[in-house]
Amino acid sequence: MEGNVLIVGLGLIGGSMALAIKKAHPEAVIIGYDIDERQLGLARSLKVIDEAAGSLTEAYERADLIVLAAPVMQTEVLLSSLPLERLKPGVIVTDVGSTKRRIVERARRLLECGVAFIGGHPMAGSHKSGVAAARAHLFENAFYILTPTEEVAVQRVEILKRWLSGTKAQFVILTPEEHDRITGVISHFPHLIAASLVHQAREYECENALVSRLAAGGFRDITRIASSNPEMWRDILIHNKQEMLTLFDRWMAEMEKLRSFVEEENSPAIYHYFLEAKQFRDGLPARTKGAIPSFYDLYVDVPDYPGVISEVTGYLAKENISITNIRIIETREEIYGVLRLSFQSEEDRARAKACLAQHTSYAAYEG
Ligand SMILES: NC(=O)c1ccc[n+]([C@@H]2O[C@H](COP(=O)([O-])OP(=O)(O)OC[C@H]3O[C@@H](n4cnc5c(N)ncnc54)[C@H](O)[C@@H]3O)[C@@H](O)[C@H]2O)c1
Ligand SMILES: O=C(O)C(=O)C[C@]1(C(=O)O)C=C[C@@H](O)C=C1
Repeated sequence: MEGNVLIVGLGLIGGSMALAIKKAHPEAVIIGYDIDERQLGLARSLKVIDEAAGSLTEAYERADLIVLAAPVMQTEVLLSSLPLERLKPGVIVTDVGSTKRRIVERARRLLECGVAFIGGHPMAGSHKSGVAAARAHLFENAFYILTPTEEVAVQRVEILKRWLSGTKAQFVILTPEEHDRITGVISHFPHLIAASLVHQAREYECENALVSRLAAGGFRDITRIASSNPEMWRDILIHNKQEMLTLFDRWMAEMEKLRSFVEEENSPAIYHYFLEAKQFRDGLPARTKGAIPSFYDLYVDVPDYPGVISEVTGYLAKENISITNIRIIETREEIYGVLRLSFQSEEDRARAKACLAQHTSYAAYEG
């Protein structure tokens, strides 16, 4: 498609949207704006955008598609200050915010003036922020939630989907309320739990400095998202306050129940609690990105000497097996460390396992 696409907020998500849109529509002009001059400059140097907006008002006037990609409180401010009378006829305005109810409410003034606003939320991301972390394929296979209201013609939603086709995401239509309820359970509340577990460990650290050194794979896995941008998450929790309060109550009741199982040493109840959780977790769809990203991981026990990583990756490269992620998990104070290699498919992981078995004596197991 041809036209001018304006991305406001050039961080992880805005940058990734810019790259995905450009990939599918190379003839479109991607104009970027960010209040942070460094992000804007970086976006231009990294060729994430074609042009940096000189003035936001002028960029709004030129745009055929406007994507608001700032933290959700800022998105509200941006929606309130959009110069509606100066926008192009037919422009589509969307956002990528993690909450939808308050944003769609704030967009009422656009809808009342006949400007098509379609709320959006690509359900993939990372704990990293900033344009340097942006990737064109970030949203591949992820769910992309759209929350159009009845004022918006179906054709406009189809045009937006065409603009966003480069994300290779799977679109799902929800109401803003449904959206906030679901993401509250599977994204917002878990985030809060992750942060609280880190606080708990930090308090224990005061008693014994070994706590953080011994914090192993399980703790790191469950708390990874606590390394995310605090501004973004502050805004999300405030926006989704009502759902959070309900979830707090339910979570505390759940903890009370679990606490009593442990206090009473109720073995069958504890066993079933874990079993039911495992069965539900194992049954989650594994091949799509989303709240629980699917990775085909291979854990390799490797001796701790310089060059071991390049040795392992070298064997895989020779057989053209691409790795999507690599991480050294330092969980033990022994000679061996664990290398976690992630692959795009089960087939790649199986080939990698066979390749390492052929060339090395390192134990490799699937995760
Ligand atoms: N990170 C994720 O995993 C994720 C996933 C899906 C959706 N989201 C949503 O995407 C949005 C952006 O998140 P991100 O992870 O890209 O954050 P980020 O911190 O990487 O980027 C946000 C950018 O917005 C800029 N910004 C802030 N206020 C602005 C304003 N008023 N005008 C212009 N630019 C402004 C910041 O300078 C920053 O560069 C948020 O609303 C978030 O809820 C995040
Ligand atoms: O994978 C992560 O790091 C994320 O936190 C991504 C995640 C999520 O909770 O799944 C975070 C917020 C977004 O709104 C969508 C995706």
